[in-house]
Amino acid sequence: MKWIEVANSGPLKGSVRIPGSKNSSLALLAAACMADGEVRLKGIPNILDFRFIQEIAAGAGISMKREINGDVIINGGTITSADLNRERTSSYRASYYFIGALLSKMGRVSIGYPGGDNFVSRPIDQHVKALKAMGAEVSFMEDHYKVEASKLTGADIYFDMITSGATINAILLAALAEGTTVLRNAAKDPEVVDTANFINRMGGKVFGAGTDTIRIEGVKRLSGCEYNVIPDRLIAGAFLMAAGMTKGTVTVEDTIPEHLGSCISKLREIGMNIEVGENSITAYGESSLRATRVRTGMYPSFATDLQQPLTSLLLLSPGRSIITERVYPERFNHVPQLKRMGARIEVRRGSAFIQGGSQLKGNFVHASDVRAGTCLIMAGLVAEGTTRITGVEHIERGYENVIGLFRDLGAELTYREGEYGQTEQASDLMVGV
Ligand SMILES: CC(=O)N[C@H]1[C@@H](OP(=O)(O)OP(=O)(O)OC[C@H]2O[C@@H](n3ccc(=O)[nH]c3=O)[C@H](O)[C@@H]2O)O[C@H](CO)[C@@H](O)[C@@H]1O
Ligand SMILES: C=C(OP(=O)(O)O)C(=O)O
Repeated sequence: MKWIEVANSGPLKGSVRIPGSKNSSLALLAAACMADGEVRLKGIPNILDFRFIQEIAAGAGISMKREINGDVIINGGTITSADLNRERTSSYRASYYFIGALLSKMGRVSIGYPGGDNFVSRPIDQHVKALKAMGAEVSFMEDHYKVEASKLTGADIYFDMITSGATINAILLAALAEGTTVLRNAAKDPEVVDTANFINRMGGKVFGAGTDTIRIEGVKRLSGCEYNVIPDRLIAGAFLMAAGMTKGTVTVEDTIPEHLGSCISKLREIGMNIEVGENSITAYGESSLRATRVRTGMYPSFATDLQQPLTSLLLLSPGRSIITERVYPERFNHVPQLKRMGARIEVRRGSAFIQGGSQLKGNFVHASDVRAGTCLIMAGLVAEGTTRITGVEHIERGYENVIGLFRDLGAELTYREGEYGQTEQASDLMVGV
């Protein structure tokens, strides 16, 4: 078994360069397969999900190679099959972008059900709604589903809730469809805008991304290009919080501060001093922290993916904080793990009630998803003794080099492999997961 060992580390200090966004990369890599020519993507992190995508692409006859300088070169013109590797497409969440990307070209796609961080049930009804509206048929089998369309036609689609995944997928579908598609109640996330910008760079016509109404004029073909993925706002936000947690000073570089508006405001509200530069943000964590109330929501509201690191931070703010999770009201798998470290948190009806101010203690804990992993690392940095975190594969879904990034700031953490604690202790960790 592999785990991460974290020691009480003192204040984090220094700068960290923020890698490319995982969530954007997953969309761009699939979208790149739509081009007839060669696409060069810059800044794609070398995370586990990238390697799954490479395998899926290889199985479909699409070449996707990483060069020594880190650029990823994709050639969708070589595609031979739309029967995608079921096991691999079920290894991460956003494999459904391959439907949006390949359906126009191939007329059919067969794919495994979405996997990844299954912290709660994550329906795909809005993806199906968009597919059907544009003329596709969807059939569900036991271990995969199949989408067929002899032709995709533009449609007027209203999303019943704001979803970044279905918004992106519908943009991909519509880019090569016949006629005009309008997406209403669309997600405004930076990753949606990044995907739209990329499609436009390939010769597509997407208008209004970043607002709640997006119009796409279908084009006949998309061509190769070079494109830079946006920086990962979720990794950046977590490092700002880690500065507050350890009473350190951390600068996140190569970031887009505007993508972190609600996060920066909240951190200031609880007493942190945050300085915003053109492409960087510095968090000063010396001041004492205040308790707060936060509600997560879709962009530009406070991100559900920053809820877990914020929970760790609020454990250090004396008084009672409340975090209400409105995107995934049951996304609290990290709470039983934090409680194993002495955290005082109760979860009731979609809210975590956090009593801050008590000393955390290192323990054996399990990361059930990438953000839970981040929050446990952060808790480990200030806990007495050693914290041992399993579920490393979940953390590696989101971070190319989590150990290196934290170590560069002075954190003491390391990978371990071998026999992990007492057997019954390891199985106890799964409680609440
Ligand atoms: C790969 C990726 O980009 N993952 C992110 C993406 O996930 P993902 O794209 O899966 O999340 P969505 O934005 O689609 O989900 C938003 C909300 O819509 C609901 N919904 C979504 C689709 C659907 O067909 N039906 C439906 O009910 C979801 O249950 C959720 O309550 O956005 C989430 C919300 O910001 C983040 O936590 C994930 O990190
Ligand atoms: C939930 C996440 O990822 P995914 O949607 O890929 O499971 C995440 O990045 O926090």
